[in-house]
Amino acid sequence: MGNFEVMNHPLIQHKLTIIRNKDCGTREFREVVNEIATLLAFEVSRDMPLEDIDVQTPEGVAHAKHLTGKKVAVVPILRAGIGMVDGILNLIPAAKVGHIGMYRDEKTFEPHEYFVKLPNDIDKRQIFVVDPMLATGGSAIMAVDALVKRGVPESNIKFVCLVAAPEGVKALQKVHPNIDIYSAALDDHLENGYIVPGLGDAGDRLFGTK
Ligand SMILES: O=P(O)(O)OC[C@H]1O[C@H](OP(=O)(O)OP(=O)(O)O)[C@H](O)[C@@H]1O
Ligand SMILES: O=c1cc[nH]c(=O)[nH]1
Ligand SMILES: [Mg+2]
Repeated sequence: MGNFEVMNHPLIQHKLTIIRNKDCGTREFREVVNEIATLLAFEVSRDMPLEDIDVQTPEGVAHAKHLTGKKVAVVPILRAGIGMVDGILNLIPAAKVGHIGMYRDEKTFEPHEYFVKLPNDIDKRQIFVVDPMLATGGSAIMAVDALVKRGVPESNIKFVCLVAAPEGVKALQKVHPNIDIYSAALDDHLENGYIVPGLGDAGDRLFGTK
């Protein structure tokens, strides 16, 4: 069974409060989402494997460490997931980026896939699927389905979001029990498909649409 973890770092919590505020405008919202994504990337990359390496410094040889293991792919769920990509690439600049386009039906909240473009070696990468909101879980489940269908083991996938609803966490864990889920917050409940208290419509707030 994968983990579900709320990232309680004070900087993450403080910045999340900024974007929850309904008066936070598009520019600040976008900036702070990326800042939170960078902090989340720091936290979720803690278990990246290291190996020993000797490096010649100007003064001698250091018995040091460098990253080993799988290369990384960041996979945003469009649109809102795009808002987190640059923040993650700040820390993992060599990562490749795949895109999965998904929108929720306004009435039924059922997700619909409209675009998938992934690196060719996606099945060999450590994948961070990013989307600010995990509400009913439908979009996240369908995005992970799209990866698994292309040969990605669930254990290679981490789902990273800003706000999760208990309903979404439960649904995602039920269908894809082996992925790790990380969120900056676990909110109270869903109302009409929206997370309460949440932060509203993340895509609209990031891109200034309605
Ligand atoms: O857990 P769920 O119930 O599936 O809801 C979460 C999804 O809803 C939002 O996307 P939306 O459909 O609004 O598309 P957008 O990102 O293009 O605005 C959000 O960005 C997630 O992808
Ligand atoms: O609260 C929510 C739920 C789904 N998508 C959002 O952008 N916000
Ligand atoms: Mg939206």
